[in-house]
Formats: sequence, C-alpha cells, structure tokens
Amino acid sequence: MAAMKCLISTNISSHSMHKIPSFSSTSCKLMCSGVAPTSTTPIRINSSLQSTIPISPKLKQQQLRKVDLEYTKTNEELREKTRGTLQKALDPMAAMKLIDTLQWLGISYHYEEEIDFWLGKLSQWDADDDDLHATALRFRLLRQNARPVSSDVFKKFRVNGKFRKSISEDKEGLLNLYEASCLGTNGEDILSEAAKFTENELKLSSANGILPKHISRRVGRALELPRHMRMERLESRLYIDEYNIQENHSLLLLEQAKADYNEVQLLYQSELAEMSRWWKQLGLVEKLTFARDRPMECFLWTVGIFPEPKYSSLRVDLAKTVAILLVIDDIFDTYGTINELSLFKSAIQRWDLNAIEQLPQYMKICYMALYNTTNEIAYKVLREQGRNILPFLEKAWIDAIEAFMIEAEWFNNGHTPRVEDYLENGVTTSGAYMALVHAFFLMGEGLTIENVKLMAKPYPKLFSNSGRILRLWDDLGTAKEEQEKGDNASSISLLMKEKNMVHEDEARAYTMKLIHNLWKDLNTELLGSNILPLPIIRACFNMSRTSQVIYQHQEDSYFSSVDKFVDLILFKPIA
Ligand SMILES: CC(C)=CCC/C(C)=C/COP(=O)(O)OP(=O)(O)O
Repeated sequence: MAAMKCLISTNISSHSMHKIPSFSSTSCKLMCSGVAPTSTTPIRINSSLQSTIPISPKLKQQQLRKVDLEYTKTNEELREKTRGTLQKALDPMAAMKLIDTLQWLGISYHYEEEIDFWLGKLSQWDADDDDLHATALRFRLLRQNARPVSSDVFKKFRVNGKFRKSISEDKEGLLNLYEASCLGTNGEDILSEAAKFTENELKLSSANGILPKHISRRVGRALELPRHMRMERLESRLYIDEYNIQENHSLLLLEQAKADYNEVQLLYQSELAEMSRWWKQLGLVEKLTFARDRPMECFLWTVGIFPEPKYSSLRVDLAKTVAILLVIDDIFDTYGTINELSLFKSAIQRWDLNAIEQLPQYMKICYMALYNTTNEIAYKVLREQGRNILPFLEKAWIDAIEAFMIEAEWFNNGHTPRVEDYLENGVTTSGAYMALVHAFFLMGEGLTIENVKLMAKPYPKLFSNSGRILRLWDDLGTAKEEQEKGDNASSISLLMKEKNMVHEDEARAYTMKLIHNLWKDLNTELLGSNILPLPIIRACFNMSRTSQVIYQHQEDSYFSSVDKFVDLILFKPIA
C-alpha cells in the first residue's frame, strides 16, 4: 500500500526518489542469447526478475518446435494409455484415486471430459457407510468442481453430535476429511468441527509417530497449509518429486507428469520471452527509473492464476497489465506529488490522449503506455470475439486509479482509515478487479448478457473476496519492507491501531483468521455462483492461492522467495 506522500513536494526535481529493491539480474543469459532453454539445458538463474529479455523470435521458435516434436510423440502415447484406464470400467474408488492423483500431478487438464463423466457418476454414488476415505474424497472432488454435494454425508461418522474417535484409525481417511473440511462454506458447522477434529487427531498421530510413512509428509504439508489453498503449479512441481519416492507409484503417470511439466515449462518460457520483449520495447522503466522492473514476477502471477497451456496468450496479456499496474503503484506510492497524482487521475477519468497535455513528462509516458496497451487488448478481443470490451477495461482502470488517489489523499492528509475502508479500497489498488475483468473477457468462455453486466462496480463478491485475500497476503508479506521504506500504512499497522494490539504478531494472527474466513466466503461463492463461468471462478481461487505463494516467506526475503518459485516453475525442468 502507498508508501507515503507526506514527504512529497510539488516539483519533480525534489521528488523523494525511492529505489525499490529489485531482483539481482545475473540470469536469463540463455534467453537473452535467443536460445530457448530445454529440459536438457539446465539453467541456473540466480535471480532474474528484473531483466528484460531480448531474444531472436525465429531462432526461439525453431528450438521450441524441435523439442516440442520429440515431447509430443511420447507424451501423446502416455496420455492415451491413461485415458484408456480412465475409460475402463473402474470402480468408483479406483476412479477417484486416479483423478486425485492426476490433479496432484498437474495433468488432469488433459482428461476434462473423462473426469466430467466420472463426476456425474460420483454424484449418484454413495460410499459405504464406514468408508471415511471414500466419503471424504468423493465430497472433495465434487465440491471443488462446483458440483452439488451436501456435508451431511459426514453425519454418519458422528455419535452424540461428535466425530467418533475410532475413525482416526483410518489415517488416509482422516487426512482426506481434513482436506475436505477446507472446502467448507459459511454455516457448514459440521465441516468446521471436522476441521478441528482432524487437525487435532493428525497432530497427535504425527507427534506420536504413528502415521504410516507414505502419508506422513502429506500430513505435514496439509497441516502447514491445506491443499485447497495451494498454488496448483507449484504443488505439482513438489508433488511429482514426492510421488517419485512413493511406494506403488505408477511409472506411467510419473513419466507423463514429468514430461508434461517440462513441456508446459517450455511454453511458459516462450511466453515470458514474448512478454519481456514487449516490456523492453515499451521502455517504460528506462524513462521512469524509479519504477519496478519485474516482468518475471508479473508473469509468475499469471501462471498462478491460469496454469493451463490453453491460456497462453491470456497469460502474456495479463502480465502486461500487471507490469503497468506496478509502475502506476510506484508513481502513487513513492514518486508522484499529490498535485501530479490528482492531474493523473483526472486525465485517466477522461480516457483521452488529449488529456495528457497538462501532465508531467514521466506521467505522459506512463499514460500512453497504459492507453495503448489497453486499446490493443480491447482490439484483440474485438477481432477475435466480435465484442467491444473497451468500456469495461477503461472503467476497471479508472476505478483502480481513483482508489490509488483515495489512498494517496488519506496519507497526505494524515488520515488513518478504518481497517474495513482500507481493505475495501485496497482490493482495487491491488489490481484484483482490473486483472479479473481483463481475464474474464480475454478468456471469453461462458460469457452471457447477464454475467457481462457484472464486470463493473460493484464487482462480484467472488472477485472482492479473492481480492481481499490478495490484499491481506500482500500486507502480510510486504509490511516489513514497506515500513522500511517509510510506508506505515498496511492492514497490519491499521489493525494494531484499531484493535489496540501491542505486538505485530497479534495483528498477523488476526489477519490469518480473516484470510481463513475469506476462504469460507470463497467456498460459499463456489456453490452459489452459477452466473459466472467456472473458469473465472477457478481464476479467483487461483489468485488467492498465488497471493499466498508470492507473499508468504519466513526467513527468506520477499525477493529471494519469489525468485525461488520463478526458478522452480519457469526454469528448472524435472530430471
Ligand atoms: C494479479 C495481480 C492483481 C497482481 C497484482 C500484484 C500486486 C498486489 C501488486 C502491487 O504490489 P505492492 O505490494 O507494491 O502493492 P501495494 O503498494 O499496493 O502494497
């Protein structure tokens, strides 16, 4: 959130220039040289989020095509085998286990039809009365795919209103009940109770060393953070390694998952190269030297929100908007004077190039970059879908800039907002609405007259809930850095003031509770929302998951932890 403007004077030369910490930039040599990294070309990146990457597109294409061909042949064969298994007359439990494994391994997107078929069957099927594992797995698979399923299915495991102690003997079942309980909605008390019960029992079993070897790591990770809240792509990366050492793993699935991971990673690399080329050509940060230069971080966001290969061009377009958002955030947080910011806001509200005349030079450049990029995205959608989305994109940006201005005025006037007001506004300044509105149209799936109307203020609850999670994680993750750069306004410091908390830890714990409750709200929307298409609903969940990954870092600094994920997801192939 806005680092602040109390220091701001009214002319550019006296700007308090803050050099925002950036990622060291020793890597990307391969991409810079125009050679596409392949799975046999290990890349060491130390930290490359800052650099822009000029590459030779033609050479890159040739390299990719060659690797693609080799992969595609073997991969397609592997997929066919798995498809065959899914289509065979499996019993429901075997099918559920296979689907679950495919999802963990990050390859379920190849089998959407088959999985859909099974979900339909599972809706009609009842697990045995005493089969906790099957009941919980069925519940989770159905619920996470927005299929109706009642939490009453767990009533059979209770006596006198409490979960039977004896069910904790089934450790796999217990773990599955724990994971299922994380999909609970508001008012589903049985799931809140299940969460407490299973958490206690799993902790006890873990402490007493009585967990079977094959699940003890999974239990540890689940207790750290349930799977429902974890970023898909990163989980797949970690799970493939774990699956590798599991007894009875399927070599077929393992090989397929590895090949698929590496294949998709190559695709990401080519997208990142495209995004970085665009960023360099735009030249925004060369002119605005105070602004963040982190194309890779922007791209990591979009991989988190849209991991599937089919969203390739969406990832690139969305990363562009996030990159521009970061620059505008820096103008508002660290560089612009309050008068300039106000001029900028008015010019954006007009959404007219003639409006830039009265702006200082650095703002003119930023304005035109935003204007042109937005128009290009709108033009692309008009060309491909025949839909004019420019009014929606304009409005989303105007909302964002107005919210930045509100923040700037609060801090310029020494006003301390209420936490609720800060959060409400902070969702907009986080870029959540802006990103989701762009994504909704760029995906172009399941659009109707009714849901298109929702792409303006007040934005859907699903958007604001995931935006709140993003804002809270952002504040948890960057509060320290921002305080160091003179920004004492984040939900953490505001909470401490408003709730008379003495220690920052109290505010952090409180924030974690808020995030937990917001997840319940999100889950509630998953059930209630049939007006929004499932892909955008999934994107909202993924945005919340990605925020956790990007902003949660303990002993590492924010930068080194993001660097680590970039390395794993974008550069390091699985051997
Ligand atoms: C996919 C999306 C929407 C990504 C946007 C990421 C984001 C919150 C950028 C602002 O970072 P920051 O930590 O500098 O923000 P602030 O200054 O607002 O705290």
